[in-house]
Amino acid sequence: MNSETEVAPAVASILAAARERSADGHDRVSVAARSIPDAIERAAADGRVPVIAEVKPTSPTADGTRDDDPVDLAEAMVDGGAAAISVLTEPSHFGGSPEALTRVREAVDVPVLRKDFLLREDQLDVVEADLVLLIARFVDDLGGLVTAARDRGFQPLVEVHDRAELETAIEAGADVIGVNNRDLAKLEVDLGTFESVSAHVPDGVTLIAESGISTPADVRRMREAGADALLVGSAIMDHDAEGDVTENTRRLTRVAATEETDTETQT
Ligand SMILES: O=C(O)c1ccccc1NCC(=O)[C@H](O)[C@H](O)COP(=O)(O)O
Repeated sequence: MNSETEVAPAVASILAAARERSADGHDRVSVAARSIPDAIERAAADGRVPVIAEVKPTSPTADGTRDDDPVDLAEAMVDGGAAAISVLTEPSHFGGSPEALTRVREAVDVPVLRKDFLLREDQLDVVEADLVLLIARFVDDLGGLVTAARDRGFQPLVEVHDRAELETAIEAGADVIGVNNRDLAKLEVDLGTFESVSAHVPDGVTLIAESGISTPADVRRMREAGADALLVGSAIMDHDAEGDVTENTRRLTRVAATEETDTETQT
């Protein structure tokens, strides 16, 4: 793992907490996962932009906290056309929990991603999910953790931020890759990150653009750069205004390929 001097203080704190979290007392998970490529295909066939909408109560960069029931939020996101749901399970910096994920997965029929900072194999056994996030930068033995996740039935979503991490992800056997536009060293977001990495992703990989996507123009930009799906948290959660989550999701799932034919304002 890279030195914590190369990450923002909030991320160093997240990692320190993650290192302390153990899965003692949990049995080994075995999950029959809902397929993310199938969910993406279903959304596209239905004319929706494939969006993985994130239940993210708060975060180090959020302007507040939403205390809504995670199940209500997830159902509202699916009503807005979300192809899949991401649920934060990190408790101390994002207000998430494994229990929230379990309740959400029971309530919706789309794939559910466990969004956390997983560093070790035992941490995979905390809760069932369809996908688990593995952040290439923070995992020492990425190939080992990808295999351990698959052995349990999870689909690993490997997150990268640059071309070197993309190579590491490919060598580790990743076939679902997310490019995070948020730089975890500065917590700044730049959609150009996805554009600079996506051109180098091999065919056959399910490619997800993560973070900083908030407008129809952002959606179009990421799709034009090759994103099969978009992971969106803050713009849907709308932490400060606590806006309508269904409408916030619909605004992004209804974006057409060209501005002229946009259906985003239709209900
Ligand atoms: O979102 C944060 O503030 C954050 C801070 C430190 C580490 C990670 C962080 N976010 C994790 C994520 O990857 C996002 O929740 C996800 O990609 C959605 O991003 P956004 O749409 O920008 O909320």
